[in-house]
Amino acid sequence: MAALLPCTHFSSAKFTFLPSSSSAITIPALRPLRPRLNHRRRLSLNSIRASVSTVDSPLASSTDGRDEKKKPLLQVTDLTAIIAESRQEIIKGVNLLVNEGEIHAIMGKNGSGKSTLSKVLVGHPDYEVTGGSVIFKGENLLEMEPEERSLAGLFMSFQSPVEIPGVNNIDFLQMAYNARRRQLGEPELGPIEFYAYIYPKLELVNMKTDFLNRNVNEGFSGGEKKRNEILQLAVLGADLAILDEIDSGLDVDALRDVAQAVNGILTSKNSVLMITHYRRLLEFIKPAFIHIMDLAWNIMNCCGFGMT
Ligand SMILES: Nc1ncnc2c1ncn2[C@@H]1O[C@H](COP(=O)(O)OP(=O)(O)OP(=O)(O)O)[C@@H](O)[C@H]1O
Repeated sequence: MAALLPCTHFSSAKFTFLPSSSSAITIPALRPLRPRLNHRRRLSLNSIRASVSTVDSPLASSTDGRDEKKKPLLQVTDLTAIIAESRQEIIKGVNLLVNEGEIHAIMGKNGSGKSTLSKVLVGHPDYEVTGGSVIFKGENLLEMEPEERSLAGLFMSFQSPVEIPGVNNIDFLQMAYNARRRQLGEPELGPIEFYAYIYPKLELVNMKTDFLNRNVNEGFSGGEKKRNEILQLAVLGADLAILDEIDSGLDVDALRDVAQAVNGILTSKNSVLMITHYRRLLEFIKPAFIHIMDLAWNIMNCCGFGMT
């Protein structure tokens, strides 16, 4: 993992480690830090394990470099989960805290469990949570149905966005947006009002209006699908947006558009958890915290460091 994260563009960094259970993690040589990791033994095959401890940094504080005034948005504690069909343990002991207004990134090798963690958070039926807790905006997320999680303000952009044949993109967006408005006790928007609402969002992601009249993602190129995902995010809004490899398949202009759209919807209240393999994305959307999912000896570990 050494030099994996040369985040030189992050100035005045305060570091917080969410270290792995086992593997040695090295942070950029630029930073005069002496990690004091809380190493743990590996437990079982194909499990994700995480623990939290702080790095002995000149800048680190007792709050791991976090702003104490920020409210917790998502608090994952010792989360464990299995694959529903095979009963195989797939997530074991993940801890993660995302406060309001923070951008977090999760990086790590292929197959280390990044997407699985995010799917578990949105309530994907392929997985069953077996332990731990997830508190989202003060509520028990694990007790909510997937639709309730979405209506509560959790958004996920999938690595491979699904096509919905026969469902027109604008109808789909209007339906989803109005469902959110109903949840918030706000009046629904009719077609004309909705068009006026969505038009600037199209400009934000640099998408042509033609895409509104096509079926959701059907026949879209990889990059167009990603833009469409971010259009959904811009339309629906979210307290926490989980973006799974939104940079994959994007050329540099598309990446800039998508990143600009994500940055455009950020406020001091909402947060982003983005999964990526590439530093390029982090140059456009600058995270305060980077976590590493680490796969070693068939064990998946989660760790990370933070910067504010
Ligand atoms: N429903 C499932 N059935 C069987 N295996 C699964 C299932 N879901 C996840 N896995 C396995 O769990 C591991 C972690 O997968 P996951 O997609 O979370 O990795 P990732 O870190 O997101 O990888 P990548 O960077 O390649 O996208 C993989 O080996 C994957 O095959």
